[in-house]
Order: sequence, then C-alpha cells, then structure tokens
Amino acid sequence: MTSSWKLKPHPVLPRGKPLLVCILDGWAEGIEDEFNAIHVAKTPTMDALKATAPERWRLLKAHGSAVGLPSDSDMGNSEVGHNALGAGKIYKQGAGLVDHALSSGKLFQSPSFAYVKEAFSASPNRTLHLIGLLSDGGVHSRFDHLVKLMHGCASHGAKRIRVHVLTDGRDVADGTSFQFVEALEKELAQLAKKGGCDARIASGGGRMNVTMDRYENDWRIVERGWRAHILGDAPHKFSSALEALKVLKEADPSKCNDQYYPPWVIVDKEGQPIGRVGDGDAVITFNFRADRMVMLSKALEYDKFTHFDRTRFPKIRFAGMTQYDTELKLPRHFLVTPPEIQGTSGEWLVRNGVRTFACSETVKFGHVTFYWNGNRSGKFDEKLETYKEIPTDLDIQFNEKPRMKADEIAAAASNAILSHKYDQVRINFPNGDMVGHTGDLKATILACEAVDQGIKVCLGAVDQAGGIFLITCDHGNAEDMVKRDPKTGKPVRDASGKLQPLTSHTLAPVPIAIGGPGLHPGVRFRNDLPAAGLANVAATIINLLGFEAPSDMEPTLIEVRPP
Ligand SMILES: O=C(O)[C@H](O)COP(=O)(O)O
Ligand SMILES: [Mn+2]
Ligand SMILES: [Mn+2]
Repeated sequence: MTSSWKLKPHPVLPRGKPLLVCILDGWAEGIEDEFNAIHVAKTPTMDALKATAPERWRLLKAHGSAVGLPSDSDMGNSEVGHNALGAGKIYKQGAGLVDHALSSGKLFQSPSFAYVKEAFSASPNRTLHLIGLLSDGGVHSRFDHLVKLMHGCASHGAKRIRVHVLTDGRDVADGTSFQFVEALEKELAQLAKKGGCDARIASGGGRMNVTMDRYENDWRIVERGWRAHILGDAPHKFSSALEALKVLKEADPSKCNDQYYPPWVIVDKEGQPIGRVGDGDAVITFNFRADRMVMLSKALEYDKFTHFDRTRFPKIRFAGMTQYDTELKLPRHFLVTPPEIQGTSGEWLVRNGVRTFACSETVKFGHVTFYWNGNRSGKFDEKLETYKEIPTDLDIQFNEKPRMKADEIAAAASNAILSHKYDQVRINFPNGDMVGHTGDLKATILACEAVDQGIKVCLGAVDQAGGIFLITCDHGNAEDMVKRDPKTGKPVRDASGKLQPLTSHTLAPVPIAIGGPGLHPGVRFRNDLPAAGLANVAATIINLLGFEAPSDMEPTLIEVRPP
C-alpha cells in the first residue's frame, strides 16, 4: 500500500467490530396514511430503532442536488443513491451531464458523434436508429434529450431516423406511454416537414419485458428487444405505435401495462418492418443510466457473443449516450463522458485491509457492488472481497411474490457476520422498491414486512457477534403508493373517481439508524449537519470500522461524546 492510501486510525473508535451495512431499497419517511406501505406494514424492528435511540436515528436527503441530480425536483434513484453512499462524494450525474452536452452543443462536436455521423451522412439510405426509454422520469433517460438529439442529428445530415421505444410506467405513471408516443410523433412529423427527414417510430415494448434487463438477470428480455429493434421481428405487428399500445392493451388489459407490453414492430403496407437495422446503419442508445443498457450494448458491440442467437449481426456504427461500463469500456463510443468516480469507500477500505462481504439478489446485486464502487464491475481485491448474488426468480412480476429473496439475503448476511471472516457485511433488501414499482399497495405492505423480518434476523447476528449496524436506504418508493396533490398532499382521483397508483420513486428523505453492542456508547449523530444526505454515509462507515475518513469525503454523521 502506498502511504497516500493509508487511513489514520480513529482516535476513539476501535477496529475489529463486524459492521453490517444494510440498504433498504426504496424506503423513506412519508405521510403516515393508508397509502404509505411502510407505515401500514408491521415493521417492529425498524420502528424500535426510531423510537428507542433518537440520537442514533435521523433522516438524510436522497434526491436532487444531494445526490448530483440537476434539480431538487428530481427524485432519487438507485444509481445516484448507491454512487453517493459508496463514494462519500457528490458527483454531477448523467442527466445533468447530458443537459450540458446538449445545450452547449458539445455533444455534436464529440469524436463519437463524428463516428456515428459518418454512417448516417454517408447516404440517404443509411438509417440512424435511436433506442431507449421513452419517459421523462429522469432516471434512465429524458424525453427532452431524445428530442434535442433527433433534431441535432437531422441538422447534421440524418435523412432517415428510426426510433425504437421502450415504454416506462415505472419512473412515470402507468398509461403515460400514450402521451409520450403522441408527443414523439409530433416531433417526428416536424422533422419531416422542416428537414425533409423520414423519421418514424419502428419498434417497441415494455421496459421490463423488452430490452432493459440488468445484471444479466434474464437475457430473454434483451433477446426480445434485439429481435424487434434489430431484426424487425416481433409477434405483434402494427401500422403505428399508438395502434400498438391501444390494441395490445385492449386485448389483455391485465398484462399490457407500460412496463410489461410485449415486443411490437411497425410494418409498411406490404407487411415489412420499417426499421430493421442494416449493415452500415448508425445506432445510438439514448439512455444515460448504465445498468439497463449494459446487456444490450454487449449484444450490439461484441463480435463474440453467446447469450442468445443474434441471427444476424449487422455491421453498425454504435454509440451510447454515455459509457455504460468504464471498466469494460462499453460501449467504445459514447457521446457524453460519464462521471469519473474515484476514491470510493470500497477502494479505501480494501487498501487498508478491510474484508468485505457484499450481497443482494440479482436485481439489486450491482447496486451494492458496481454502483457502490463508483460504476466499477470488478472487485478491488479478490482476497479481501466476497460478492454473493442470490438469483432473482424469473417469469413472475414482483407483486406475485413480495418476499422475493429477503430470507435468503438475511441468512447470507447473518452467516457472513457470524463467520467473523468479514469486517463489513453490505447488503441490499430490494423489496420495498421492486414491489413498490408495481403500484400494488397490498403486495408492497407484505414486501416491507418481509424486509423488517430480514433486518431482525441480521440484527440478531450482529448482537451475537458483538458487532455494529448501520441501516439506511437509497431513495423513497414504498412509503408513497398513490399520486398526490403536490400542494395538499391529498391523494388525487382520475375522472372516474379512481385513485392513481404511484409506481415511481419519491423525493422523500430516508432514515438512517446505527447501533449494536459493538458501538462505542458515546457515539451519536451530530446535530450540526441538518442538510446531510447519502454522501455523508461513507465517512460514517469508515469511522465505524475504526478509521478516520479521507478529507475529500462529505463529513461523517457521527461524533463521540463521553458516555
Ligand atoms: O430501473 C429501475 O428499476 C427504475 O427505473 C429505477 O429503480 P432503481 O433506481 O431503484 O433501480
Ligand atoms: Mn433503489
Ligand atoms: Mn426503483
């Protein structure tokens, strides 16, 4: 170890106490009424932490500028939340970086733009394909980015544009796909009118069913997207995107929501797909967030690829909105440089000999590894780190089995704590978030109860091992399951009097609690950091492991007073 990586021992807090770091995904403090799944759920373990040790329980900011998002009206999300938690610093994140690259025009001056432009400006027959999430959620993508990108490409010579759209219903309300498609059709018509550009929607599907899988949970999802967007092949063929959404929903209203639409393609009068990707075409994926674009990028970029049979592998010029994996350098070409996250707590701790066990089930596994470590897919040190992924169940929606793998995660964490092989045991319970995104209130209540029971098991192990715990969350979701009037906070009803489920994250602050028999009795939360956020957690963890935190991290949340 070079001396620059050496952390000073903490003046009071010792090393050698196993530390549980437990992230409850999608869990925050909200209005306490019947639409707050956490409030309604029986959560005695979390309730006791709040009630019995007020100096060791507090709230943290988990949205907007506190996690590097463009504005305080941006809800938090797992990417920026886990980046901030792991790095201990606030970085300007993807959405803001793309805003700047587009408004300054720098995006269109980048070498990667020149690279894709070469394809679409070579001949009017060469097509530019844009693939991504059609949404203004600001989590994976934004509608205004897509619009600016299309217009910019047209003014740089694109004569034929095909947009392949994944419908959202997860970061925005279910059913809004219709509005987004209508708005996109208007922009495409403008491109035709103003620029003589033949611009159309060519294929699509629901984001949870088509293309946007993550962490290699289910390659069949990406394969369905490949077939629709690249090969022009899908079980459902329509003459327009609006027709696709309408007809599919009417045929099977229970299954065809925005998140889960099956793949569809737009065909011409002869029944031929209008947007197959051919040799020499350009492809841009317009999502800025990494996790759900990595798998598609592999399929688009890698010569050697075994996850499914691509049938045809067109020779394309491909660029991502950003580089989705900087370790893998994937994709090679990207329009906006991603934040360079350096000196994360993971790296500091490894370089000071701390042994870590990290675990979640597949859908959140990369959150406590890849995102925690600053968007890095590998380990820092094979010997000091153990990563355990518990496979997520396939082929069911998350409200069908709200316990998900909470029991397995709790058991793995407890065993790791009791083994005394690790100094830090870091886990993520996905339930509040994954079930919260379904909009199913009853199931989300069960999900929160499962998480609370999982925490209880983990805290039992912490007690037995004489350890310490730090429990916190990455952003809100389960604490608010209904759309509300922003001024009054009262639930809003649609024209037919029905309440509208809220499937997205929220702006709410998240709790953090510390404790355990190994915690020095004088440790308490400081009261001079009222605006602290997720980025203050890394220094806190480093202190609890017996070190002083690096000076460039956001300040620690704790102080030690004489007991
Ligand atoms: O990708 C998703 O599932 C949602 O868009 C955001 O959820 P996450 O930020 O909790 O992963
Ligand atoms: Mn999350
Ligand atoms: Mn989520």
